[in-house]
Amino acid sequence: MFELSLLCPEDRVDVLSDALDALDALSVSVEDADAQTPAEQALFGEPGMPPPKDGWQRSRMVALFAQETQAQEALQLLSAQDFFEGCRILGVQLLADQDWVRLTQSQFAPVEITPDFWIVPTWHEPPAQAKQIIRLDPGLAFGTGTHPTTRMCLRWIAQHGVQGQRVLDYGCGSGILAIGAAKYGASSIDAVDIDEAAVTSTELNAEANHVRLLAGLPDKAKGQYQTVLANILATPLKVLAPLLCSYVASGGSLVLAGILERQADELKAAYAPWIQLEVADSEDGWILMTAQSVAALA
Ligand SMILES: C[S@@+](CC[C@H](N)C(=O)[O-])C[C@H]1O[C@@H](n2cnc3c(N)ncnc32)[C@H](O)[C@@H]1O
Repeated sequence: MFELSLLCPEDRVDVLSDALDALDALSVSVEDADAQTPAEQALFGEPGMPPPKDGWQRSRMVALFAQETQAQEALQLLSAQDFFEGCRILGVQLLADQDWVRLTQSQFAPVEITPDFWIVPTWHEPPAQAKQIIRLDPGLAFGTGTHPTTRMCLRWIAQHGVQGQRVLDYGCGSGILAIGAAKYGASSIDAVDIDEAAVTSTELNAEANHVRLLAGLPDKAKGQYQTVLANILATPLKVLAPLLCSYVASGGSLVLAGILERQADELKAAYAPWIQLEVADSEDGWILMTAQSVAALA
């Protein structure tokens, strides 16, 4: 395989991508040409909200070709086009054969939640100090333990304990929080998600970890729980406020993640009619917000 690399401004990405496709590129990838530099631009938005920007100021595009002659022809054809003005060829190079499985696996090392509690891919030996582990491989559903929001929820479970509790994992993804709750002694766990693939993934991961739980679509959540965990994103968490609060048993805990530091006040306000949220943890600009439901008076 041969890689043709180009540098182009934001407004040329679509036209160049279409042209490379028409020139039989096997794949075209686009990345921020300024990644890992002070000029790097973060481009994330929330569901239902417009992204802050459509693309990066300068993109590095890489097209993959089966033959070197195809890559060289593409290079010459593109350079002659009007729309290529302002773009630059970075070069054509041979892409050496790789063991892609091994390469992918090497990117997923065991993740430390606490010194005792680790998430360990199946191809790794657990670290010697691990007393509690979750076995999990990257799959279709979110939640491998590498994201700060997942780690903060798991840390909360490990530090506060859920021994003997009925626990709800709302937005379970891979089921990692539900499995964590089981490892820390929850007696009954419901794990729900709007994505069917997440439900399947949760069931498979629970089985692989010898954990019993009930996974399903959100209508499977029923009654009240001593701990309700939801790692989604600020906008859906605000919409879900009355529902999630209705699941928290008297004296129980609500644990929310997927919230950026600057969103703390809007989340507090959205939940204020039911429960008083506080920031309990933070990592890499993300926060964990928790609340305890007021115990009913006897
Ligand atoms: C960020 S992932 C979290 C996965 C996992 N719980 C973790 O902590 O790593 C959010 C999950 O919430 C699910 N989700 C999003 N909106 C939802 C909603 N309104 N109701 C239920 N699940 C939802 C998504 O499908 C996704 O699997």
